Amino acid sequence: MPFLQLNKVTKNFSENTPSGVSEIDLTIHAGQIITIIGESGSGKTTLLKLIYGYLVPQIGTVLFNGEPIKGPTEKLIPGHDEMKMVTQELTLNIYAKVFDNISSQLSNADLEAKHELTLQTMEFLRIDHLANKKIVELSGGEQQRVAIARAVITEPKVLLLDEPFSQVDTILKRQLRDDIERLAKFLGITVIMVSHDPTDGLSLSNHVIFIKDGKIIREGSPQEVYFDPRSAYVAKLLGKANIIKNAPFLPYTAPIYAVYPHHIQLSEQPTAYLATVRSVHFNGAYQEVELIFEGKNLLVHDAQFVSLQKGDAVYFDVNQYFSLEN
Ligand SMILES: Nc1ncnc2c1ncn2[C@@H]1O[C@H](COP(=O)(O)OP(=O)(O)OP(=O)(O)O)[C@@H](O)[C@H]1O
Repeated sequence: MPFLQLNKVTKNFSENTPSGVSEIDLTIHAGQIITIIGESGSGKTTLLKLIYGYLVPQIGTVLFNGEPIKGPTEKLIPGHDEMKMVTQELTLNIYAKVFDNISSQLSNADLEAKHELTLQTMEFLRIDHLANKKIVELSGGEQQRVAIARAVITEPKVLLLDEPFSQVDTILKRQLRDDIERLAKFLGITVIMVSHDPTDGLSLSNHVIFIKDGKIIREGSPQEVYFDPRSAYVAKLLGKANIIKNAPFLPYTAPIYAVYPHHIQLSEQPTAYLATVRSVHFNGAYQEVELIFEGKNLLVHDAQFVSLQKGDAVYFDVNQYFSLEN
C-alpha cells in the first residue's frame, strides 16, 4: 500500500480563473525527501496544505496509509496527527525560552521523559546551547531550527516544510540541509518541502516534483530531471538554462533546446562561434557573462574567468544541450 497517495486532487479557489491545484496524481513513499518546486503562485503551498489536511480537495482523494485525510472541519485541531507542518510564519511563543517552546509539545504524563526528550531533540538539531534563550533573542535561522525541533519532538511520520531555506544564509543552508537529511535518515521521517529555488533542496532530495499552474509537469530524481528537463519551465528553474531555437551550434533535429550556462565554454582563441559581450558580473566561483549572438542573449557561467569587458568579441562553444518538448 502506498504511504501517501494523491488521486486526481483538485482545489480551485476561484470559479472564474484557474488557481490552486488541479488533477494532481502523486505517490510518495515512506522515508523519501521530496522537494516540490515551482514559481510563485504555481500551487506549491496549496499542495502541501492538501497533504496535511488543512485544505480539502473539491475533487479527488488524499490517502495516508490507505486512509483518507480528514479535513479541518472534521478535526478539533486541523492537520493530520502523524504529520507536522512548518510554515514561513513560525508559530513560536516568542517570549518563552527555546526549551519551553519545544517541550510544550509533549504531555506532562512523564516529566522526566519530557525533559530528556526535549534535550535529545535540541541536541539532534544542534540548538542545545540556545535552551535558555528567548525566541526574540534568536536569528531567523535559529528560530527555524527551533520550529523544526518543536515539530519533530512528537515523532511525526511526515514533516512538511514550506520554503525552509528562504530566510537562511549560505552557511545555515548547509546546516539545515544536513539536519533535514539526518531527520529522514535517523528518525525515518518522510520530508516534503516546497521551494521556488531548486538549488536549495536539490542535493538532499531523492525526488523532485515540478508544478506549474497547479499541475505537475515533471517529476523524478534530481539527476534524471536535471539531465532531461523536457520543458523550458523546468530547465530555467533548475539551472537558469538558455532556451534556444534554431542556432548554428545546435542540431536541427529538435525545435527547441535548453543549454545550462556552465555548458557554454568561452575562449579568447578562435574556436567555434563569435559573440559580443553584453555584461560581465563576478559571482565568486564563476563570472556570469551575457553574450549576444545573432541578436539573441546567451547566459554563460564562466569558471575560467576569461578576461572580458562589455563590447568585447569572444569565442564560445557549447559542450552539452538538452532537447525540449515544448
Ligand atoms: N486561500 C486562498 N484563497 C484564494 N486564492 C488562493 C488561496 N490560497 C492560494 N490561492 C491562489 O492559488 C494559487 C496558488 O497559490 P499557492 O500559495 O499554492 O502558490 P505557491 O506556489 O505556494 O506560491 P508562493 O511561492 O508565492 O508561496 C495562487 O494563484 C493563489 O493566489
